[in-house]
Amino acid sequence: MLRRPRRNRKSQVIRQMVEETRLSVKDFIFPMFLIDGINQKVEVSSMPGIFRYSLDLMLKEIEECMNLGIMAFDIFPAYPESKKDKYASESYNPDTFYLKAIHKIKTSFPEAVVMTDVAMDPYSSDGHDGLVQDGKILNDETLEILGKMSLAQAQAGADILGPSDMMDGRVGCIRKILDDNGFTDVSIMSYTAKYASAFYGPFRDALDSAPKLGDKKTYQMDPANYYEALIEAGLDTEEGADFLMVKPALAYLDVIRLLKDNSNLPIAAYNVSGEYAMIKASAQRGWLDGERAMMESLLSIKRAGANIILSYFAKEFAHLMRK
Ligand SMILES: NCc1[nH]cc(CCC(=O)O)c1CC(=O)O
Ligand SMILES: [Mg+2]
Repeated sequence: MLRRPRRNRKSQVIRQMVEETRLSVKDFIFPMFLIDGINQKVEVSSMPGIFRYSLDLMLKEIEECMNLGIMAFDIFPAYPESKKDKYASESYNPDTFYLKAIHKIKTSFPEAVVMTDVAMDPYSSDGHDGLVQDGKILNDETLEILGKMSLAQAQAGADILGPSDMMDGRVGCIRKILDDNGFTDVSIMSYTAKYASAFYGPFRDALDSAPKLGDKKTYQMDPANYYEALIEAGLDTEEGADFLMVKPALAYLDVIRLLKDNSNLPIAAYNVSGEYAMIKASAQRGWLDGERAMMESLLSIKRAGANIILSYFAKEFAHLMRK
């Protein structure tokens, strides 16, 4: 045998020399759940190790993460039912706690990158990402609300807006509102190929944001579809997105690769709540080695072509890197 691939696997040092994919803390955006109040830290029952924080404790958590090298955070607020309405008005109320929190985070840590989510669901009494009328999710009427929400988030100091709603035309609409108001430097990371997935379950527990009626299949993509992601990617690119995202990540590695090979924009992948919960739950039962399963799945996301990974594992990964 002239060729023996095992030669390049014979020691740890050689294996590292030929390693094709390498993860770094700089690849990550850490999604965090924010609640109102002070001195609050409440674990999400379906996401062991992940908490909802009040702002004071979130600032400490962010500082800890930054000391580990994580510099980017995606902030998701949880609102009580009493603050929700049909129009998600709280999302652009200038006095609301999440906008004040974004401002405080940015002023406390100017070098951190703060991302926000643009979609109606955490603020909507219907629990949908868009405006509901007669059981339908209205597209163009939703855009108006998303525009107000985006402007409010930019005014609060967000660096990157993440439209996660899957309404058609929202990237262009948000870009125009930002530009018209002087926020030409605020970026858009579009949830380009966001699938109607069962893997968002724990996130909806964290925010109490599950849809009250029906599902999200008329706006999120069908898991059966692959080429359709290219249509979405083409539109988001034309409309001015700075990053394209695929979500979830693990069941859609092929779609990550597809977008990577067909776009010059940076590709992000969202390693979602259910993907986190699956590994945590089986590790807790001793059914698999949680640390190794985490590393392997994060690596697979990067190997598939993701430049950026949004993951609840970000801090744990950073801790491991320190060791
Ligand atoms: N539009 C809101 C939103 N933004 C991110 C997630 C899911 C994130 C996760 O599961 O970790 C969702 C939930 C949904 O669309 O139902
Ligand atoms: Mg789209």
